[in-house]
Amino acid sequence: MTRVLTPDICILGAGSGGLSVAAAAAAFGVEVVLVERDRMGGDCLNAGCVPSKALLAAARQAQARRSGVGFGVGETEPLVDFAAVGAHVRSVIAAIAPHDSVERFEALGVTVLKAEARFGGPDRVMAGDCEIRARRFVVATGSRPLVPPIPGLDAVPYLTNETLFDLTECPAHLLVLGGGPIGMEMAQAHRRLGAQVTVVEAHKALGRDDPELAAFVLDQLRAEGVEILEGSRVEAVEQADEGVALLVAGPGGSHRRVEGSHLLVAAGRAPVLTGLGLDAAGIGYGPRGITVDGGLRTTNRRVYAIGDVIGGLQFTHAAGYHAGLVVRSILFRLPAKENRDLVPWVTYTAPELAQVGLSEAEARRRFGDRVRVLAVDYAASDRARADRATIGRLKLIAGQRGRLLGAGIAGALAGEMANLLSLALAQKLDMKALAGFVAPYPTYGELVRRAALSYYAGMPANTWVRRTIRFLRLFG
Ligand SMILES: Cc1cc2nc3c(=O)[nH]c(=O)nc-3n(C[C@H](O)[C@H](O)[C@H](O)COP(=O)(O)OP(=O)(O)OC[C@H]3O[C@@H](n4cnc5c(N)ncnc54)[C@H](O)[C@@H]3O)c2cc1C
Ligand SMILES: NC(=O)c1ccc[n+]([C@@H]2O[C@H](COP(=O)([O-])OP(=O)(O)OC[C@H]3O[C@@H](n4cnc5c(N)ncnc54)[C@H](O)[C@@H]3O)[C@@H](O)[C@H]2O)c1
Repeated sequence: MTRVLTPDICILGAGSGGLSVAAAAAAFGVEVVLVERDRMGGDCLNAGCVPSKALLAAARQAQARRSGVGFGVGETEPLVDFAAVGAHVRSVIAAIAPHDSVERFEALGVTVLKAEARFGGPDRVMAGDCEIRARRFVVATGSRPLVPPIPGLDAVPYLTNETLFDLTECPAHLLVLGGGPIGMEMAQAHRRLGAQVTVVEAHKALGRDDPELAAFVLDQLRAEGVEILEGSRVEAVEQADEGVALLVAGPGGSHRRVEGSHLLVAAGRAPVLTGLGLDAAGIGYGPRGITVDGGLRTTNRRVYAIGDVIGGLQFTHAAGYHAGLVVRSILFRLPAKENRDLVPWVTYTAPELAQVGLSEAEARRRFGDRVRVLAVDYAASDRARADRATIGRLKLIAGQRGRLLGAGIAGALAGEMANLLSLALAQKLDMKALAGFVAPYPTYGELVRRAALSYYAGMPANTWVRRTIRFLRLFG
């Protein structure tokens, strides 16, 4: 028999976005039903951010063994036990899992249904033996790996982020199809853990980032032995004696065959829409995802969509940001408007690559000559010198009257510095504020102050400033 539930909010998907809406709404005593068909925590916890960052951390340990000589510490080739690395990755997931668990959410007062959800009409969702008639619905069904229709690909075994972390042996030669953040993070992790790695990228690797800053990362990966083929499109895939072969159309009409033992497909993401009954609910969508307005409402006014399924910026913190906007709109009827410029991103290679607000290119496109770029190299940081981590650059993008428009960083702990700059951007701070705080010495964060100070580089030589100083001297 069908059970009818009538909560205030019904959420489809318990990943980063869905869980954030559920926790926030439940905290205000609102009745919530959360439907999840698979693992609580979604992609981020089980097959995305968490396992990839845990693997990168293991790879960092391995690399540290190889790079001690400058510090006077002997170098050695690390003994990597790949199965034990896998156990480390699983233990990190297990340590975080209780935070996303059914038990925790039920304790918060949320009704969790482990079932496949689908709209049965504009005002109801079916899940297992339940029909949920909620006042508002939030679709947070996320994304899955996009597997391009390349001839031969479906006839060979290949990995995606959903299977990569289950490997128990290090691939002898990992081929990576796609040089985006997944491809480059996993390329470096596997290289450092002992694999030979070749990345094949149709356009520019890390193509969504500032090319000047991305170059620091690509140079480092190449120096570590990762082969990166840019301007190289995989046109066909076939079985090879030792694994898989990619047939690649390269620059200038060249063609080559690249063989490896394993293939990782990291060619982007596709929204999870199938079987959701979106047509029955009058919810519009396209190939990139569910269509939403600035307030994240779908074409059905009762229904919001957030996170990867809307096909915008696909990050855990973007899904969390969406969740905050939707809760504000549903609970308090306050206007909520997504501002994508406020969503930073970080690629966790070494060096890290971070982007906050507008890139230099985007700022110049919007504001032309009124933009000033204030760049400072990591070599200027005493902390970077001490750590022998001098590869990198920080760029502040300043608009009229020194207002912070954006920042890009390639270098050690770039993601941590992105926090400070993200706050500065959200608070509409200017170069005066960024030059005027006291930064602890020696930290990488001092680079932010240093770049901001360079906005005033002409001031000491300014005639009026000098005259003022001379005038004030007259008073004793
Ligand atoms: C390898 C990798 C590394 C990443 N690293 C980072 C990173 O370092 N930092 C970062 O910010 N982002 C990272 N991301 C992106 C991040 O994982 C996603 O942006 C985030 O998980 C999106 O959250 P979401 O809630 O939209 O979707 P998801 O987390 O995918 O959750 C969707 C949930 O909906 C469920 N679902 C789907 N359909 C139904 C249905 N019909 N009924 C019930 N349940 C359903 C799914 O089972 C899933 O649990 C990474 C992604 C990958 C793949
Ligand atoms: N640190 C992070 O925050 C992080 C890490 C990993 C993933 N993510 C999220 O996951 C999303 C997906 O990452 P991704 O790296 O899979 O996607 P992506 O879209 O960023 O990159 C895919 C790349 O594959 C290339 N490609 C596609 N078809 C090809 C072909 N036939 N031959 C050669 N190259 C081809 C594309 O040109 C593109 O550069 C990211 O956009 C990001 O939102 C975030």
